Amino acid sequence: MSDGLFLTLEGIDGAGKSSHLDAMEALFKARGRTVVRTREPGGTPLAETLRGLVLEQAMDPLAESLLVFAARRDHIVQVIEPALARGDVVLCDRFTDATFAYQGAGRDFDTQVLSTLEQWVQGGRGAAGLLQPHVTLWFDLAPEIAAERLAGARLPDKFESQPVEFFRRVAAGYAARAAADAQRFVRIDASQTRDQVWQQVETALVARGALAPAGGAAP
Ligand SMILES: Nc1ncnc2c1ncn2[C@@H]1O[C@H](COP(=O)(O)OP(=O)(O)O)[C@@H](O)[C@H]1O
Ligand SMILES: Cc1cn([C@H]2C[C@H](O)[C@@H](COP(=O)(O)OP(=O)(O)O)O2)c(=O)[nH]c1=O
Repeated sequence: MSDGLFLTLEGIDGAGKSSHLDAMEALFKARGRTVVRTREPGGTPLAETLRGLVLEQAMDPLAESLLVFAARRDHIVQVIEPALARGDVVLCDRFTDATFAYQGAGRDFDTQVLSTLEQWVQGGRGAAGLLQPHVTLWFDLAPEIAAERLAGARLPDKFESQPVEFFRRVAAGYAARAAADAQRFVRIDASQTRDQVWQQVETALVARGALAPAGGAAP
């Protein structure tokens, strides 16, 4: 395997993660890395079509989970694995942690089923095991503050229209996922100013060795 780096950003809607994507991309590019910037659900034509369905249509949580994992499978096969094999940095706005947080905790769907889907979709890599991000930046913010930030910022989609109780469950889902994989997750205190949040992001990337040149320290 190459020195590809798989980096994901997670957090409830309005936590502020997208606000730092441009700067993160620039940071890696300044170090000579090729960056593939992508998102979930999405990242391929098929997955973007599925994203439209998931964000616009009402459906039961199993159907929703199957669609996000179908989108993920296409994204992994078409984009993520080839990019990592080339040694690129994959900068991905959300991945499977969002499924455990939104469908699992938020919609109270069976996490055993989600774990099975995770094995199917991210497995099959022999000794390499499950495909998982090397580093996940978790933007942690109280749902009330996120709602204030989102009010008026953009037209709410299906999830963004959910009540604050939904986002409390989603936030708890992220906390549980982070506690179960403390090596991969970095908690970012997203309640701070934009500049302070950026400082935390940069510090976390340095601490995890993510800014080392390709061929240097392993992430
Ligand atoms: N640290 C911050 N303090 C105050 N407002 C912020 C901060 N970071 C982002 N915002 C604003 O909050 C809203 C949601 O940010 P965004 O990056 O789109 O969140 P997300 O991608 O996590 O949903 C935007 O209007 C953005 O300008
Ligand atoms: C990846 C993923 C996202 N989602 C939800 C979380 C978000 O509300 C939404 C899309 O995420 P996002 O791209 O953050 O939305 P926006 O472009 O509005 O910032 O999809 C799930 O419910 N399950 C998933 O597996």
